[in-house]
Amino acid sequence: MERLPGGRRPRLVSSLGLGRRSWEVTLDEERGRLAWCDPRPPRRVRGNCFVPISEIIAVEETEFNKKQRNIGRWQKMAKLHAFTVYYVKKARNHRWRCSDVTFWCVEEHLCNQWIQALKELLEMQKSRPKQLLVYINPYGGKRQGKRIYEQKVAPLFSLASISTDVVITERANHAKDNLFEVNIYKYDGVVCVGGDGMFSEVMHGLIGRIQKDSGIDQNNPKASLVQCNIRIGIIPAGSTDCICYSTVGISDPVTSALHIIVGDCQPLDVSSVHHNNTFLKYSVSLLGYGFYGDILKDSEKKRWMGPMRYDYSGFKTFLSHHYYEGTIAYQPAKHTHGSPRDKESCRTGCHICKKSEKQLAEQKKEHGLKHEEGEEEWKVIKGKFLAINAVNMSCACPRSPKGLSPAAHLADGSADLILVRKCSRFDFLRYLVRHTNQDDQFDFPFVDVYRVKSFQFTSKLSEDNESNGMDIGKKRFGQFCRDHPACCCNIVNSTWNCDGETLDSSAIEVRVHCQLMKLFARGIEENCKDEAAHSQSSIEQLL
Ligand SMILES: Nc1ncnc2c1ncn2[C@@H]1O[C@H](COP(=O)(O)OP(=O)(O)OP(=O)(O)O)[C@@H](O)[C@H]1O
Ligand SMILES: CCCCCCCCCCCCC/C=C/[C@@H](O)[C@H](CO)NC(C)=O
Ligand SMILES: [Ca+2]
Repeated sequence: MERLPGGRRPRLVSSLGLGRRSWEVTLDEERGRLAWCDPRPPRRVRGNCFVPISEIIAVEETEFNKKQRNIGRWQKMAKLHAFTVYYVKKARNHRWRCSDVTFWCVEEHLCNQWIQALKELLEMQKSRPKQLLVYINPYGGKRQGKRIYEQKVAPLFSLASISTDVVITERANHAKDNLFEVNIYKYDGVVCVGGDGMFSEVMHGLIGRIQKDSGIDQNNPKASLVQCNIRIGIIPAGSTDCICYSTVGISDPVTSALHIIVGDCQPLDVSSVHHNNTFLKYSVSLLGYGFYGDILKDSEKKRWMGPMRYDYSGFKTFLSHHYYEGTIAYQPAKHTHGSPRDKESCRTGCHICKKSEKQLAEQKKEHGLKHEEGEEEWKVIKGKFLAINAVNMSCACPRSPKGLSPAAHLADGSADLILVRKCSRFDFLRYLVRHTNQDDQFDFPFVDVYRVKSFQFTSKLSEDNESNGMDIGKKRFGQFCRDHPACCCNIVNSTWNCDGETLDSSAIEVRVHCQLMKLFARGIEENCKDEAAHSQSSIEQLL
């Protein structure tokens, strides 16, 4: 066997046919890649290509005639044997596609040797799922979930030899309830086909089930929750698909299916939301009061409009320009080095998230499952707010490609708390527009942002009611401030938007649980077009 530079030993090196030409193909186990190079490339064409083994989807023996490629005299001289390697091809804007390359040779034994060697290496990719539980919401987004799964995702899972149990949901909370009944431990992951709301349902089912099986009381806001190691895959088919976009960089079903197949793993922070020692919900993306809560409440009545409902309700809510009075108390996240004003964003292999992972492991070693209540001080802010947004991740989505907090981290154990104080409609519009361009949306005197590990909110209305014991029902009679009818001061509460679901209570207590769950994703990759992809386009010129 030939040696590679540095004396390294490859697993296999052969001269194999690719199209009309003979290529040197190397299975380089040490570098973890399959490479093929044209020993005599035509001028101006690069003759080197490689695919990381971790991004090979499948290998299959190929009936050569099926490919019907004219390879000249070879075809007439002998029966040819061929195999096809299916692999991830990285296109622009974080989009992944399944591409393939077929190699041929005259010796059957050599062809089998290659197939076996590649299959053995694929078997060694231990993080890849073999069995998945899939929930499809047929009514999410544009109601395309079932079609998207059947046409775009199922064929890829089958190519990658992944077996699936598929449940098409029949009602809201079907998936969540089901996760408390089935044997979840026989699956390597759970896939949800739908939007952020569907993801939230599956996440609640999984986290809730794990806590139940571990004897943890979710109603205790101080409980140390047990990490959920069963990964969730999101096939985006919703209206906003913010969680998918913020963790993959694009909302595209095929890309997400490929991230699941290659067994990617992205830990995710989860916030628990409580009211009076009662568990309300978990949140991974946006917890929004005021602007985003009001949009959601209005848009729920217009579900029939599909994704357009958010634009309609967004415009209406913007015009209403309501602000809400309340008090926020928060504990700054001192354990992490990042700041919401950083210019660098969280990307694949993020060092800030890695550091938090290390801290978490050390903490677990020292205290086991016991939660150590932080002694850190609480800071208190009272005011009139147009929006209070707490985000565990950037909340990037097609509407706002950099998100509500562009430098927020997926897995650092903190959330960014954004307070937008009462300001003019014009200033609020300027603030919103900055979500869609490169300007800094925090660079306004009426916007403050803090990186926090927990916070509490009480509206002025509940404070007043608590202090003078007044009946809330009576207060709700007057919808707007009677003293100043035109001042937009709303004496009713807003609603919390928790990952696209409304919460019943305005007074809440929120705690970030570092890396409580995991996704089949790898975070957003740095925007460089992969070398392999470049080379591949050269090959296509040759074939
Ligand atoms: N069969 C069903 N019938 C009615 N509602 C369902 C069904 N299956 C799931 N749901 C509920 O529909 C809600 C919304 O679904 P989903 O998140 O998939 O779409 P969306 O709201 O259009 O997208 P996004 O959340 O991204 O804005 C979820 O909260 C889920 O609980
Ligand atoms: C005049 C231009 C205004 C542009 C305003 C753009 C701001 C868009 C920001 C959208 C952020 C969405 C955050 C995601 C929230 C999801 O959890 C939730 C459920 O899918 N979606 C919504 C819309 O609440
Ligand atoms: Ca975070």
